[in-house]
Amino acid sequence: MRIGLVGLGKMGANMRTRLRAGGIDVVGYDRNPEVTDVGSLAELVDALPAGERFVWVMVPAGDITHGVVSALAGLLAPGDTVIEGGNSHYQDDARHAQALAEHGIGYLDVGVSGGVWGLENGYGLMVGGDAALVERALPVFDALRPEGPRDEGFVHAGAVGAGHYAKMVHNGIEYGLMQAYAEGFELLEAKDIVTDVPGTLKAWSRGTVVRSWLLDLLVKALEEDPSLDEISDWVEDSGEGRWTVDEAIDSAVPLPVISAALFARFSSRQGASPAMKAVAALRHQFGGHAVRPAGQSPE
Ligand SMILES: O=C(O)[C@H](O)[C@@H](O)[C@H](O)[C@H](O)COP(=O)(O)O
Repeated sequence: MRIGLVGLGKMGANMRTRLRAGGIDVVGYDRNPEVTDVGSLAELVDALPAGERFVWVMVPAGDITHGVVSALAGLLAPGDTVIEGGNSHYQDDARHAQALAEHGIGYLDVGVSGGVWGLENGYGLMVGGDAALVERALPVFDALRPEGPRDEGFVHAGAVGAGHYAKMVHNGIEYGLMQAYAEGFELLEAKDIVTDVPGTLKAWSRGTVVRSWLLDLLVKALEEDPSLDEISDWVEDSGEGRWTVDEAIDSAVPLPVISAALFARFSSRQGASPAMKAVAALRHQFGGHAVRPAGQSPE
């Protein structure tokens, strides 16, 4: 089977390698001439069999993805299919599917998990869209997913949008889990009663209730930098945590852990917190409680 792959960044380039290793013939396109197989999107489309093409889109979510999908709407033919594998908002999928359907082009949305480790371990895949199209694309999904039973690394989660919705919830869970491990790490470090914190976390990696791949990765990070002195405490977010919390509000589902984990990231970017300055000022106003001058660090 031969497919097109648009976007050969960190994720796409590794996926091309894994697909090829799995017996899928991949024609890749990227604006970066050093990694691309063809010179343009049109050349990529021409290199595939018309009417049965699959083009996997793996570019940053939002405007770049919209641009690629609409360019493909003009280049592909009826019977072809676009597979959108970026970290897109699930509501974008209906729009993409509709724009492509007007040209007789099919659409699948896929949540892809695994990061840079996916090349070696395989990618967890959550797919939304028509069952017949999913069936036709199975060889591609099988090459990308981890080895083992299909239902332990792949799901046809539902109609268009379900793949990205599932990935959004997955990422919300990811925020909460990371935050819990991180808080446990900080508490272990806070007292000198546990003298081997990295060793304690490592010991938890087998047999315990909290063993997991994220814990393994924290152990790895601490082996490289035992007190995490080399990195700052600034934590970015790419949007999926915010979307998860938005959805929770929409559906009136309480998500205290995931919301707190998202807000902890916002706090991480504040050199000083205006809200906590206000709390200190209020305590001072009503109770005459002491405040520290700006810039003074605790003893
Ligand atoms: O499952 C995955 O492989 C990860 O969830 C990945 O898709 C994630 O998007 C980014 O690596 C970080 O996302 P944040 O910037 O939101 O933390």
